[in-house]
Amino acid sequence: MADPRVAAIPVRECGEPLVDTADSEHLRVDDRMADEHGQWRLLRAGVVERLERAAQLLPPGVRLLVLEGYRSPQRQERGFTRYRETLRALRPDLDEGALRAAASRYISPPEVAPHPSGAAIDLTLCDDDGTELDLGCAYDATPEESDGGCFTAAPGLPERAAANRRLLVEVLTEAGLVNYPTEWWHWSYGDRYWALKTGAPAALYGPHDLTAPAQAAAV
Ligand SMILES: C[C@@H](N)C(=O)N[C@H](C)C(=O)O
Ligand SMILES: [Zn+2]
Repeated sequence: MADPRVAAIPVRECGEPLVDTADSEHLRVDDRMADEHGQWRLLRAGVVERLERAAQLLPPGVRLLVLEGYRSPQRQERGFTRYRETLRALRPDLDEGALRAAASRYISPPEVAPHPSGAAIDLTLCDDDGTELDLGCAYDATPEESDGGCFTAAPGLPERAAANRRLLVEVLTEAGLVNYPTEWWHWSYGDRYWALKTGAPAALYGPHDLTAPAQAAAV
């Protein structure tokens, strides 16, 4: 996400609303990333449509579990700064540019981050009871914590976890989302990274600050 080609993609905001994933009969929503205003459940309507399509491609008894959609710009900034400073302590040899690039393997620099646009979704698979399937490492484990197991194409996963990842990749790709390859759980549609990967001339969704009164009213 720190690749200058991502920041170079223009955004042509299409004005599509943010909608609540909890209103979808095809999606399950988990509240571990909840914020006080319920904003973590929000996503652009076009992203939800594609997730619903993906959910319907899953075999019976397997569901998509929404973990985090919209993230406020302030939350993104705090998370990025915290992780960058953690890395700085671990890797005093890295200069500012290298630190930014290393941090962006786990969390996007605020100026290009897709979660504040409602374009990105962190999600996993679960069964009908909401019990999570084994995807090979914990959701949101950093590269350091998971020893690289968070990379979507990580080698050496147990067969069950590898099969679950393949299933996740298959249905979400078929539905038109793109994965950020350092995190098996992070997918997006309509953001700059999606445009870079698909060759679209511009991103469709720009950031929203829902703490600003005019935008909060529009949701
Ligand atoms: C922090 C992690 N859950 C995540 O969402 N990372 C991506 C790359 C992001 O911040 O956009
Ligand atoms: Zn994410």
